[in-house]
Amino acid sequence: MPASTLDELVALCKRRGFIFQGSEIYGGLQGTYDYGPLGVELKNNLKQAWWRRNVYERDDMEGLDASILTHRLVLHYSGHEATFADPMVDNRITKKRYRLDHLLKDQPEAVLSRLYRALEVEEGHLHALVQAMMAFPERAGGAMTAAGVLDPATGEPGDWTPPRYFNMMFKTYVGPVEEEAALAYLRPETAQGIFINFKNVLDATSRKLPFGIAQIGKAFRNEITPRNFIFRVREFEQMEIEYFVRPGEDEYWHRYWVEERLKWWQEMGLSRENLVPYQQPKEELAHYAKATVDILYRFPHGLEELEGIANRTDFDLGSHTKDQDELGITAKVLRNEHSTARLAYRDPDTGKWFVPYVIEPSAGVDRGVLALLAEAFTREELPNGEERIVLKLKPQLAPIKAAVIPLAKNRPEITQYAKALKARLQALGLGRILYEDTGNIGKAYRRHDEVGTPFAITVDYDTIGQSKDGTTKLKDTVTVRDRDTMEQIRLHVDELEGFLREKLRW
Ligand SMILES: Nc1ncnc2c1ncn2[C@@H]1O[C@H](COP(=O)(O)OP(=O)(O)OP(=O)(O)O)[C@@H](O)[C@H]1O
Repeated sequence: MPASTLDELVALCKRRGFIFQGSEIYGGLQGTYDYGPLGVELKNNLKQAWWRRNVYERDDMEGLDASILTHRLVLHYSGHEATFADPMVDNRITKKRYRLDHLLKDQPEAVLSRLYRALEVEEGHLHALVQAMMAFPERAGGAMTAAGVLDPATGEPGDWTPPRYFNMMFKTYVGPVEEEAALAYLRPETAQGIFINFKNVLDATSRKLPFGIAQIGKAFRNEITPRNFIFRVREFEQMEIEYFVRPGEDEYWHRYWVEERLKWWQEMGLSRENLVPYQQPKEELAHYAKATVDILYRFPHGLEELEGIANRTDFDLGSHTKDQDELGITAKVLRNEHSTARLAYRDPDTGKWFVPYVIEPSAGVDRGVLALLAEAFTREELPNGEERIVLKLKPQLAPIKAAVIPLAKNRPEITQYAKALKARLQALGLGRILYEDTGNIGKAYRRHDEVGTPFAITVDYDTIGQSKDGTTKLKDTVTVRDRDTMEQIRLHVDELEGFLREKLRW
């Protein structure tokens, strides 16, 4: 029986050290979680599996690790300042705060006209006016005061601050002075770091289309209502690919990546019945997307997005490139007045420049971990009527690959043998091997079932050549217990390397 409720998983995660509430001892910081000794292993294993598949096993992918602190212009031209946000403005006199577009909508026409002129925006285009004001907030604040924008609370003209966004992006200040010019963001997605490095990567690697850039890293969103454990949090990790293709080939590659990603999640152990591809209808699409397929997973709290695979057209590179007018960009992008790089591709045959289209498979690491835990959690009734909880994670993903257990803790020959064996197996580089000498053997098995350790290796009297029958024929053999079947086999210690390598191979 899989986990039926999130509470069951939350309890297991806390009890066994997978995941804890962030800042817990001070009452917790909402929307943050800390990965404990086992959680960090599981999460790393998932990320490594993704990296191996998408970077190492392919010949058309490069990796990247861009910075989390991001220049505000990156997120300006990406559209995040405008679309991840509500623009806000304060009246210094009344201390009232307003959403800028709502405030302007209700102003007398004469006031609005003055503003349009001040910001050099064509009359009647309120959206463009707001965007222009947000692009030049210092100028906009002054212009609002000069134009006599009224405060609805008093009906009197206000003394307006520069407008600013209040949105899901976390702001910070880079350098010692907290001023507008020093403002930067914690990235709300890893993707932008890839787009702005497109030319760097292309120049450094001489890639030909199609090719991709892959990145794993933290992203931050000031979610208004974080909930459902690690499903919706304010600090999370993403595994993102931006796959660059020729316009016209985008639909093929979009379908290709949906299939690839579905297959990969199944390889990670998620069952096909719990994975539902969902084609977003036109009205749900983000403004930059031509098509998006979400991979939904049947989480304990409901069917929700695990990964999104979007056809983002030439919006992203087109937004961040210089020379926009020369590149025949099809997406609607902001006029870029700051970029110093041509984020385009020169066709090796025709010599013509164009902006590649982008297919983006974007998956949440934390949502992945939650899905793996939910899928693996199993409550089993044993033949003797007892119940056990077992985490049936794929051995490759399990936080601990094998536990080496001395049968008797008070026999130095046995404990020393077990410690040496642990060190020998650890040196194979297969992941974490644990020397386990807490509790009796039954408790050790139970604990390792619950945290998903696929193999329990026990060093006993036979191992050290002290068999009950007085012979030494079982010397240097150990028992290996399988987590799922609970069956035990006896292997010579020299066979363990081959055994583990085989079982932990992808
Ligand atoms: N607040 C969050 N907490 C955890 N993971 C997240 C969060 N927001 C996004 N993700 C992950 O990043 C992936 C890509 O981000 P994207 O912007 O497409 O999400 P989204 O469509 O905004 O998600 P949602 O609609 O659930 O808020 C998502 O599929 C998800 O796995």
